[in-house]
Amino acid sequence: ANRAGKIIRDIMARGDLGIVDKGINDLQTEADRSAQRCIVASLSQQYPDLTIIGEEGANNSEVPSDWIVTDYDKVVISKQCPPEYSTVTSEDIVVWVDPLDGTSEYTQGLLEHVTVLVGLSVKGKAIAGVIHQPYYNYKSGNSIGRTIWGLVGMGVGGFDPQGAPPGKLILTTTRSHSDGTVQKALEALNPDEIIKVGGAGHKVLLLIEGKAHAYVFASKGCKKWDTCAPEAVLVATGGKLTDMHGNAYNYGKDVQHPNTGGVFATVSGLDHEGLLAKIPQEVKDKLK
Ligand SMILES: Nc1ncnc2c1ncn2[C@@H]1O[C@H](COP(=O)(O)O)[C@@H](O)[C@H]1OP(=O)(O)O
Ligand SMILES: [Mg+2]
Ligand SMILES: [Mg+2]
Ligand SMILES: [Mg+2]
Repeated sequence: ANRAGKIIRDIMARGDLGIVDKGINDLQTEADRSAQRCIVASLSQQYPDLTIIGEEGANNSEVPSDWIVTDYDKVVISKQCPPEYSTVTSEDIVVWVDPLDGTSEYTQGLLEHVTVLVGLSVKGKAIAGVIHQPYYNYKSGNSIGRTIWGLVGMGVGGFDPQGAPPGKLILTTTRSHSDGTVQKALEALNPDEIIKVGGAGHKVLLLIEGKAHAYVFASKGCKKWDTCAPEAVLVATGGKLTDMHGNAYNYGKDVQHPNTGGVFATVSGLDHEGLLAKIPQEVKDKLK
């Protein structure tokens, strides 16, 4: 994820983004394509049997040798693996790769919204995730970028977990993929504040750093690679991520990619089900 983040910065610095639209308001750039090739090639080299599903599809062309990363993070690797994962086999695992989350914001120069997401599911459950933020601190000139990780049952690292302010409700949601249904869901919760930012990774960072209480997106626009890593990191902090009906997503290899039930995520200690109960039925009916 760190190497992919460097690729993302280098392509922006060169200035030729190579933008194509994959659908409606669904951009892809050279940075999305290259970052994915870096991550997939690096993982495949070490784990040839691993199932990896990336947003930008398969590409078997050879990657530059300096894009292949095979070293480990010393802090994470020094920790004890929770016993419940000791019998996991490679058939149980799916890695979901969003090489660049927040592409729309990337093309608009809102660079701190961009993240690189690598999520890992075991038997369909999101259990581990990395959220790399390649432009963290880029305005202050200090060391640029940071990498957040979480493993359910072990913990989190790379950031300072914070609780959200008590006694009020701050929501975070999309800034580039809104519609009437998205809006209705937000209004029904009667929040004190709504923070509109790009990226699923970025919004979950707002939750785990105590800047918002809930991430609400009553839309089918997010896919499994958008939510797998953020969900795992959030759950490792005690939070929860479901669809707008309160159902958990399955991240097994044969599932459909779109999160057709929308995204509803809350920080630790919030009444997830109680808030969901306030969402109007007409909103829920649009997300089947
Ligand atoms: N309608 C959509 N079409 C394509 N991608 C979407 C759509 N809605 C959301 N996404 C993906 O989910 C992320 C979070 O949504 P938002 O930023 O609107 O809150 C987006 O950055 C985008 O991921 P990506 O940038 O990786 O393509
Ligand atoms: Mg995309
Ligand atoms: Mg994404
Ligand atoms: Mg993406």
